[in-house]
Amino acid sequence: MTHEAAAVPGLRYVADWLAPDACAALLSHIDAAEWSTRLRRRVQHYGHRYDYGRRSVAADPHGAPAPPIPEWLREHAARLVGEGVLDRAADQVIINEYQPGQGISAHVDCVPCFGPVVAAISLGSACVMDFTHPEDGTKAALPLAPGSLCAMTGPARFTWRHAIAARKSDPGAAARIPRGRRVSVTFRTMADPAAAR
Ligand SMILES: O=C(O)CCC(=O)C(=O)O
Ligand SMILES: [Fe+2]
Repeated sequence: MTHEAAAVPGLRYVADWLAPDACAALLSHIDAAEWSTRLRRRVQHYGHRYDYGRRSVAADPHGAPAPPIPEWLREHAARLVGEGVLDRAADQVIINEYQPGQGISAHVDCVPCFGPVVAAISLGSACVMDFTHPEDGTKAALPLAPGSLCAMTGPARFTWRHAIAARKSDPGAAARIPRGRRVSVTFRTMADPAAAR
């Protein structure tokens, strides 16, 4: 097991992508917005709603459409384009909140739904993201620091699974590192440009 992002081809990790004051500002915007409690962890969806059950971004004719991506996320989406992380402005954003003990099961982000890059900003507590190669079982653990950017492209996006274990602490260099509340902001483009607005 390695802590090198390079162990997973196509995985890019940037520590300190956001300064602490920018993290705090972003978190206060997030907490002023409405959370969905449909999943075990709280989420916010912008631009397009992702349906976890149907694994689809097709609008539910009976559900409310996702709110548009707010200005306080657009500035970060624009920066991701400026830095060449995304090739065009994200049109879908999911914000996830993890209390200690909460996680996300191993998955590849919906391939027919979303484009070639998923970019995640971490806020609040650190945690470890676990990557697994589905065929040979190779594993890589990537610690995600608050303010960091993790961009999944290529094999990291389309082949490897990523997960966050549902536990209250993570292995650290010397001792286990207790988790606090973590919030991630994940930017995606829609795979079908006609669906993007
Ligand atoms: O919390 C994260 O950093 C990742 C979330 C995630 O994998 C997802 O929303 O698809
Ligand atoms: Fe994901």
